[in-house]
Amino acid sequence: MSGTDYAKEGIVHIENLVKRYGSLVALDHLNLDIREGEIFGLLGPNGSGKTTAINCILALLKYDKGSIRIFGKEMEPDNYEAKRQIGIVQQNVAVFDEFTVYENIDYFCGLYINDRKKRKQLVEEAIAFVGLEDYRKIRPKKLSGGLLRRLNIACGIAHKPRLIILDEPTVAVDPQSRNRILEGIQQLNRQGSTIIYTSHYMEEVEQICTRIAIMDHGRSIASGTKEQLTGMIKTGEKVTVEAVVLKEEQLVQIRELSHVFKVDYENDILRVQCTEAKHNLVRILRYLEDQEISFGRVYSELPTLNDVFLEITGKELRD
Ligand SMILES: Nc1ncnc2c1ncn2[C@@H]1O[C@H](COP(=O)(O)OP(=O)(O)OP(=O)(O)O)[C@@H](O)[C@H]1O
Repeated sequence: MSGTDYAKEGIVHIENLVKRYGSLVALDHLNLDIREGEIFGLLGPNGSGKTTAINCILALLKYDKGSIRIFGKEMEPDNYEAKRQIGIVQQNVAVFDEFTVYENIDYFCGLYINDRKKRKQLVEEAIAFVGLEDYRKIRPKKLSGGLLRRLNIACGIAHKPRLIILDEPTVAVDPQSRNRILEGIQQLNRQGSTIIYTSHYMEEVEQICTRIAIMDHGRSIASGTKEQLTGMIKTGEKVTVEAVVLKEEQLVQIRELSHVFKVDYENDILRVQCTEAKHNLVRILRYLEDQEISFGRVYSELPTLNDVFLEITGKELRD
């Protein structure tokens, strides 16, 4: 095989990528390695550099330093061989107003597939895939926001590319279209496409991505599976006890219980963060019962990617 052996290094390999817009450093020595067959999530707040990274991967933007290899070869603006194997669904819907749903998908598919018979089949498959069967002859202006996003996706994936990049495809989308889009992405992946999925919605990334890089200020601050990422932080479990009235000395005693490392108490709600250990909930409830303290609803949550972001950066992932 020519070029680098991407079986070892991943089909998208980014090393020390730096991109500046004037004095603003949008990508700050970004490193990523995306393997064939993954649904790879780029999770980060607005402005963390996700779109810039995507545009660099596609050679739509020049960068200042570093390297990007796709399918084992350096990515250049004229690397058409690589570009033919990539499908992109941009953040902003980019379709032709004067074309119908069918004509739009056919146009974008036609950029890659010349054979008319094959293209017809692919367009039909894409229409069925995003559930736009009833809208074939409709122009984009008449579609709701969610349906328009589905059309945007169909245009990007109809040619069944090996690598599909979706940049925040569910922003401002109703729940029904959102679920349809997320299921569709998993189906594309099962059919053999590698997926890069950018989002600032933690829940979506947790739901569909097999591996995740968390981005902040143009860097990947942590990467791995959800389990690996949540395993990196101190928080193992968060226990919440509602409608509980506590005295200061009781809070001190709860703080001293084993495996407890953070206690918040506000508006009669007790929140206890524990390190990874068994029986945290039982330990806390036993304490309350021993002290004859009454309480309302009790629940425990496992750490989320927001907890990972919070613990590493000191701020919430959500805006
Ligand atoms: N063309 C540009 N000129 C100047 N600054 C830019 C340009 N494009 C992006 N930026 C800045 O670069 C940083 C990274 O932006 P980018 O759009 O890549 O982030 P993002 O994570 O994709 O966020 P969003 O979800 O809001 O698109 C931000 O501070 C943004 O304001």
